[in-house]
Amino acid sequence: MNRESVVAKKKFGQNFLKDESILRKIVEAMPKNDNKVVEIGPGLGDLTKFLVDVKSVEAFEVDTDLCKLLQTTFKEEIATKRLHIHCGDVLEAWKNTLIDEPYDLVANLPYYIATNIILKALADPMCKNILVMVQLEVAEKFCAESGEKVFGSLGIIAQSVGDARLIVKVPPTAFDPQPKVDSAVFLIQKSRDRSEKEFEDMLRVAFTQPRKTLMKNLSSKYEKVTLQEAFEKLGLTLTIRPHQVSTKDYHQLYKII
Ligand SMILES: C[S@@+](CC[C@H](N)C(=O)[O-])C[C@H]1O[C@@H](n2cnc3c(N)ncnc32)[C@H](O)[C@@H]1O
Repeated sequence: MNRESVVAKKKFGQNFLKDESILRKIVEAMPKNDNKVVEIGPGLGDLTKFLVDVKSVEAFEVDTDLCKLLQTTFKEEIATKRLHIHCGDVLEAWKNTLIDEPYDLVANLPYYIATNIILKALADPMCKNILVMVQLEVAEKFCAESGEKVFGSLGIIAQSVGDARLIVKVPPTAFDPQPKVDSAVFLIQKSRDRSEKEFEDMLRVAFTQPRKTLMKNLSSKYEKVTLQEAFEKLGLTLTIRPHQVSTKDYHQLYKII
């Protein structure tokens, strides 16, 4: 098989990034450090080519046809241990950590499991930074600030571990085949561990009905009197909506209730 004869497989979320200027922007946005790079879904290897130029790379690809193609394309890099290809489902390979040394995740992710992968990377103590392409709507949720309509659990979880920022928006024309949605590259620089499970459980309750008041959502699980005291202490009004509360106040609220 050669790359010209590859037919993209929808079930694996294969949209190959063709626009070289975007590939370069991804590489330019990589944090400068000595960490390894993990690439999930190298596909035809177009991003991988840029990555192996600057770092050694551990790549995880589920599609066995593409694994064979990559093994031929990157024969030299594999022989010199610049690149290691793990053939199989990355979610099955992922235990507590994905690899046993500090790494940055740099990838054009398969969109059907992108949020799941990012949440796993946020929880992985070996993962230090996350620079990924996902669908625009997902990127905006991770990078949202308190007060914005799309601010929710994902934005709070991201802000709790570090800084999240949008790098570049990418139109469907940058890919082959073209996805139906706009995409974006964003970066999360981690400086803290992911929050406790119970904190994230509280967020789920807080955003059950995002347009209702925070008080109404939280009172489905927590004591109303405790909530009223906590709101008063933090200066939160009883009519405040879940997206209007800051990440810092969510952490304070969690401590109190
Ligand atoms: C959006 S494509 C990106 C391909 C390439 N990196 C690029 O930028 O052109 C997503 C890639 O992830 C791979 N993939 C999908 N599900 C996967 C999984 N569970 N584990 C590992 N790789 C997966 C697909 O086969 C595909 O190569």
